[in-house]
Amino acid sequence: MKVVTGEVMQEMDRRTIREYGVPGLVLMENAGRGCADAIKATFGLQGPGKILVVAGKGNNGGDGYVIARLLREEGWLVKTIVLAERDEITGDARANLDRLAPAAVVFSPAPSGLAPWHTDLEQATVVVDALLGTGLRSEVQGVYAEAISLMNGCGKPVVAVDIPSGIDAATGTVLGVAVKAALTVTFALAKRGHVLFPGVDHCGILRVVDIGIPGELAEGAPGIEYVDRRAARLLVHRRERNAHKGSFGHCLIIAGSTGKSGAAAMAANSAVRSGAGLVTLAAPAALNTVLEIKTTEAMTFPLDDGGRGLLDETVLPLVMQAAAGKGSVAIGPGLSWAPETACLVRQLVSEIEAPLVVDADGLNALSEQIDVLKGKRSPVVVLTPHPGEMARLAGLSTVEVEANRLGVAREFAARYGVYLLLKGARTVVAAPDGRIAINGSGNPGMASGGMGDVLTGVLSALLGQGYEAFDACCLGVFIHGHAADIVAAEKGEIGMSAVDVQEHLPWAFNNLIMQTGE
Ligand SMILES: NC(=O)C1=CN([C@@H]2O[C@H](COP(=O)(O)OP(=O)(O)OC[C@H]3O[C@@H](n4cnc5c(N)ncnc54)[C@H](O)[C@@H]3O)[C@@H](O)[C@H]2O)[C@@H](O)CC1
Ligand SMILES: [K+]
Repeated sequence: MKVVTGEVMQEMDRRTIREYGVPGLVLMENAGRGCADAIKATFGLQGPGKILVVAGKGNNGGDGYVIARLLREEGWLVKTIVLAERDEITGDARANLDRLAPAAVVFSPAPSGLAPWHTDLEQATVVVDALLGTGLRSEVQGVYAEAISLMNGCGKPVVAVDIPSGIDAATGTVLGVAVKAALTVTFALAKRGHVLFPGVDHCGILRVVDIGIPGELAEGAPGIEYVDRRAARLLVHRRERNAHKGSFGHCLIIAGSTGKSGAAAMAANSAVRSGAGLVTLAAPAALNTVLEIKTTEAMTFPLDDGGRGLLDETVLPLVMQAAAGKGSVAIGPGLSWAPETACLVRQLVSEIEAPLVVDADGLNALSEQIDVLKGKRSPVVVLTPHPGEMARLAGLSTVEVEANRLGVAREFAARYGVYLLLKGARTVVAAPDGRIAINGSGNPGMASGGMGDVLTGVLSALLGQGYEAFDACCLGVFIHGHAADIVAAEKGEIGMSAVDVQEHLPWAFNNLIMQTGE
């Protein structure tokens, strides 16, 4: 599903009016009708109820007046509170305001705002938030802020028109205070603020309704991909009936050090569970016995470590030989921060030609000499930092990374020519050519050790199977989160382990393949 900014949506509205001759009033009518239909379908199953529309002075309020008129025609008891003077309402919004019965509209500008109408709030079946939409430009204060707090505290379901008032449509951030909606009805395309945290938590159920924006305009609009089930499903390769293990790639995973054999095993086992034809796990020889036990399908490749349980540059020729001709190579899970291991990682990243995934300690090695990335030979290098690792890679603070996740990921991917997965709630995927996606799967049960090692295994398996790099990244993060969602549905989020997620990867793929509709 494509998601856009508020500005892009407003430009689409303008072009629909200017270039396609669709009057703004028609768009507003369609928007209001879409909301009214969604309200009836969700809250009107017992027949018409009582509705309170809280409107601001712009076109978001205009949609609210259309909702008020249409639901009144259907027998609902409707009251509209406008937090402005009548003269402040202009254009299409004014035309729709003037169509409402005067007795059903109250103007309550500053300083009183919504406060005198708290009894109406408490008696409503549904409250409609038509205060602020894509026109929100600054922190919400004064009567608008008070009105939002009153709506949130009234105990009645709130339906947000377009976007919950107070949520920035471009970033999902709360500008001061924001409506907590039970249902959000938006128009033509979802906005970034609907899918990014914390905005996503304010939307409740999200419905996208058609308001008559021409398809070619929506398709051509600049936006980013939100990877939901439907989008992920389209990415899964179906298997040929005459396939053999050579059809699905051979992954080499370079991982592990004393105390971190689990990371290496999970990366290798997750590659197996994600459809890799063959997996070889190259790890310090001191760990070989334990890794032979922790992995079954994967082959181990013990590298001489002088009994120290960590790798250094002396193994470079052997690893390069092993990497030759592989479908993909992954470097990092559990490798340790040791300086000699970091040197090995940097040489491998420079010299390996196969599609490469670098994670965990591999990323820490890179952040010490980031320009290594500029000399890389592989055309596909995927980095999978969490915000702390991203901060070290980009020379920023974690707060700066979190405040601008999309921008930081996009800029880094373009500058170093890499595919970047910035992990966290709503992982961001950025390609070197500027493509960007946001992952829609996953849950807080994933906030535990080892989840990143599983993701590394998934990504190396997909790259090894020949998926195009951006597709591999988008599908990989979705499947990883989707497997965790399956675990959460079975046993909850608390106590979910990375191995639980690893073991549910086949179900995650299968769910997508078997899914119908949506
Ligand atoms: N033709 C169109 O442009 C269409 C617009 N539609 C609706 O119109 C909305 C956008 O309308 P507008 O651009 O009029 O803007 P809004 O109605 O979102 O905002 C109202 C006004 O609030 C002011 N404002 C901005 N930040 C504020 C703050 N922090 N506190 C108080 N006031 C603030 C702005 O000056 C803005 O004009 C969309 O979200 C959608 O609901 C739909 O009717 C579809 C068609
Ligand atoms: K709104």
